[in-house]
Amino acid sequence: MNNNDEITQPLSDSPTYRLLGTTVLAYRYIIPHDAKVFVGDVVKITDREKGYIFFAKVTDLSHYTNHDEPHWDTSTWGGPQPGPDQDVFIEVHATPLGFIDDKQKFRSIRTIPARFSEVMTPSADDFLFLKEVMGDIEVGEMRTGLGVIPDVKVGIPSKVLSQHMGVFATTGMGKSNFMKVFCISCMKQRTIGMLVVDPHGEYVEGRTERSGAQTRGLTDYLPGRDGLSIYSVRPKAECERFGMKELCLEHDDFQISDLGILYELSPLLWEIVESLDTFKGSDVIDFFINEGVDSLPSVTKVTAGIGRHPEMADVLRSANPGPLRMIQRRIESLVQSNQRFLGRLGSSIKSIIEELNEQKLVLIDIPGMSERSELFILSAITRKILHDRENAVNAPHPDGIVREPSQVLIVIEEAQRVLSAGGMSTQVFRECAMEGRKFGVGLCAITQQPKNIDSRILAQMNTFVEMGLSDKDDRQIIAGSAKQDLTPMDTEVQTLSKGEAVISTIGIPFPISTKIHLFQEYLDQLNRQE
Ligand SMILES: Nc1ncnc2c1ncn2[C@@H]1O[C@H](COP(=O)(O)OP(=O)(O)OP(=O)(O)O)[C@@H](O)[C@H]1O
Repeated sequence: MNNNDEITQPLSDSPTYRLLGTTVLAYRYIIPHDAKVFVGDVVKITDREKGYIFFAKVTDLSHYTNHDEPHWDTSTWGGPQPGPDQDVFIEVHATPLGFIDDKQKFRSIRTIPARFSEVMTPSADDFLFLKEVMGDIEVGEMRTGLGVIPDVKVGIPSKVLSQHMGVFATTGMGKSNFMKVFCISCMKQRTIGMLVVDPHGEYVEGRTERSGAQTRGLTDYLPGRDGLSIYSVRPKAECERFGMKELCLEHDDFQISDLGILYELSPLLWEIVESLDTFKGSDVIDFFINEGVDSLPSVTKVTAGIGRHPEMADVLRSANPGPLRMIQRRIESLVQSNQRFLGRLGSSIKSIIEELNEQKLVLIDIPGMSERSELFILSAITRKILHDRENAVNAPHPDGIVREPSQVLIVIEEAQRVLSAGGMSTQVFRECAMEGRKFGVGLCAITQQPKNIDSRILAQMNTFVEMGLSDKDDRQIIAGSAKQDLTPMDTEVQTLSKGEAVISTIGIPFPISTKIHLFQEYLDQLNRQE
């Protein structure tokens, strides 16, 4: 028998155990075979010798015994059977969250508690330190085991959001609910500008659930209404009802390379698109819609009378008419299908950017419009935001002071559409992922399939919200890309239910298990509070 792993008798009403084998990043201790402990529980470890208090999260449980006989529990005649409360225990594995030093400062884990330090359940006061490390964009409450820790709200720090955020969840696990909670917290805090394009119209006024229940929308958060600006394609009367502005994009907001985001382009078509990428969108549209490919000298076999766009005609002189006609049809279709908001002159993008700089949530409401319209609008606005900020950073600063730009977060739903590996077609979003942080522009990529996101882009993301992914490969990709080690939490991640998440962000020193607020309840609470 090996008697090292004895259970220390409880010192108080809350059972106290003793820390046993540990490394800096992995703790273990033994509890009675019938003690109630759950994966996800947070425990407090008091190292009286150094005067430090450590916090750790239970990551796994296993059966444990002191019996040396290897088959003691399955042998019928081999020897005496142990009584259940004598030598059989539960071994608890835990991962550290951090520690409070002798000056009461919370620190990331760099040392190890003394062997046999006391392990116990923390009291409500012990969790005060957690409040100090949380960020400002509240999204839920901290989970422990089966419940939540009262009064410890989980918030994502807005200051790290220009370093991109990923929201990963299988369908039905609560992405939409999370995003709406995140949105109203952004409206409340006004510490970051946020752009959301909503092709389903559900952010404005909610939606009808499968059960028939009607959910509410962002316009129902009345005290935070100043932090919300909506641009919509809905009829005027409806726009007035919700205080929305009319969405307008002009031909110059279009760039011919947008076609690569909206359609599959063959190499021949790409060649043409690239050759025209420096021309203004209004010229490209005017040429293809009003003059047409047949006006080109190479097509009509004449050399004179090449219309209002001689330079473009010159570039296209040697292009094959077949692919050129294909490009023309694509542009005609783009102009035709987006005529509800796309016109020759008059663009909302300037005021959208101003409102983002005022740290508002800007919602582009395009119910009933296609996925192509959604991506076109998103790419046009993203490109303008990036270029404006790039110009501002590179412009001379008369007083010699370089000011940090305000932060903007651009939300991309089903992000695998534009952030998958390979291809030049989604250049503007890749540029944003790779360079955006220099200009205070972050992406919030939402996807059910993280394995289909380019690994170089995942590596740029510093905030991960993981909400229950059924696919093992997806979970492994996330664990391998997060800046904090999520592998000890794999058991917990596998057992996440609807509305639960593990949030890992460089703004908080450890990954946090979170029960995301239910939007309706959080909305009521904010409306009441304010
Ligand atoms: N934090 C939460 N607390 C309680 N219930 C939740 C929570 N989040 C989501 N749910 C419930 O789960 C259901 C699905 O949520 P939601 O629509 O947000 O999921 P989703 O991942 O966006 O699904 P889909 O991909 O189908 O749009 C909702 O009906 C909601 O009631």
